[in-house]
Amino acid sequence: MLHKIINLTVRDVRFPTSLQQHGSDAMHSDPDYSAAYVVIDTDLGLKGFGLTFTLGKGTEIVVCAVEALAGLVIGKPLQEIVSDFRGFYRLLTSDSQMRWLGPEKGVIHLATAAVLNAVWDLWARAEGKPLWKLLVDMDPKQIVSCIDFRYITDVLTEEEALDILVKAQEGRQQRENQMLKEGYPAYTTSCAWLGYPDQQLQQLCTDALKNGWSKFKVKVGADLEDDKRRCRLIRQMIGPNNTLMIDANQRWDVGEAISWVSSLAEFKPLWIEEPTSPDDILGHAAISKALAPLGIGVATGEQCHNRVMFKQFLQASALQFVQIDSCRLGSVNENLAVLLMAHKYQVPVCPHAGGVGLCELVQHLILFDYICVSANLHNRMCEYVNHLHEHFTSPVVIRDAHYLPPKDPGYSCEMVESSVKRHQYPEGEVWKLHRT
Ligand SMILES: C[C@H](O)[C@@H](O)[C@@H](O)[C@H](O)C(=O)O
Ligand SMILES: [Mg+2]
Repeated sequence: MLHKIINLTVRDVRFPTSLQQHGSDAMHSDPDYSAAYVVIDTDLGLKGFGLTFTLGKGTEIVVCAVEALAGLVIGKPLQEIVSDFRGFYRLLTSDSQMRWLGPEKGVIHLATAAVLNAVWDLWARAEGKPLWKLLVDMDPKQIVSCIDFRYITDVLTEEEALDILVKAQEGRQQRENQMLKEGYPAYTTSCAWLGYPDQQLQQLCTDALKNGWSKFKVKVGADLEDDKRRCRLIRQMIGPNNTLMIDANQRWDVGEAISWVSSLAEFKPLWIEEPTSPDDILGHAAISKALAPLGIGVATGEQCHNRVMFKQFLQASALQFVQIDSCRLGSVNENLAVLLMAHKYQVPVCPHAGGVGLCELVQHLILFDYICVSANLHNRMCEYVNHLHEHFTSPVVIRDAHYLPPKDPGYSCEMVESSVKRHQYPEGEVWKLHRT
């Protein structure tokens, strides 16, 4: 714990996923999964690795923002940071000049996530534990001391948070054992990206069923007839008892969302994800209300930029599934706040993952949620996408459609150095090839 941070580097790492339409949806037709990848060096040689997820061109802007934050981190002993993590979170998010860029949203908040993810990784490594286990072993008081309660005390006070955590101590060991044995349930988005032709959809779905997957997400929102055909195809293949979810990635206005999703109700989706602007809380509430009689919930969160937004979504009954994101919110600190608020409102958390590295990171948070907060698996599952795991030194392990708890110390953010070099933009080999 005597490690002092002496340097922070950030690199622009991009994968040309758009070439094969991996990751495509109704709003992002050519996503190149990318990361602003951070490495923290300490005086004793231990390193911390962190990232935030972005798409292609956006990465260079996030890299600049990380560089702007670096000065707040370099020179700090790890012990000083973690003994007042709330204070350190505030230092990063409340810098009196840089907060004008957010506050706590957009590019500057993505950068905060990348930096803090690296600090959490460093802490877990210093303790020799995977991050989920570091959190599980923490005293509830220490967990609460990592959270910035500013702006949420009207819904969740520090005392209430502590109370939730203390109550959930009962049965903690059994739940940890259960997770180690069975893993955390997952669903797959890999079968049905918007740009995939029907034949590919069919093949991927056949393979996924064979591999034990029972919950499937389909991209919708560009063309209603296409959506009907694709949903029918998937529903027919998976049968009436498996789970189907649909995701429109913010394509519609409120009224349009209600009528479009009503036309897809016959396929019995569990949820419609991001039906409209991610900022439109009351719009989501109207959609939730209209779709409730059809048995369809509203899910959102991958672009819900901070705990204040989540607070209001919960207050307004505007979502029925909370999709936390390890890189959109201000790292573990802010995610803890959202997990606790979701618990208070008894709304299930189903994390957003995929991208590059998001599965690796968020699995730690949802394991903590089950073991130490929610103690509940009903209607809960973590997203899984089967791309780019080979670029990580501790890739996710999936068995029978469940995430098995990571064993290596840290936050699973470290990338294979040769992959980083090859994919660095613009000088990496992969990008030289694509430009010629
Ligand atoms: C551009 C990305 O692939 C998104 O489509 C993706 O994150 C998606 O919304 C998801 O829920 O996985
Ligand atoms: Mg989505």
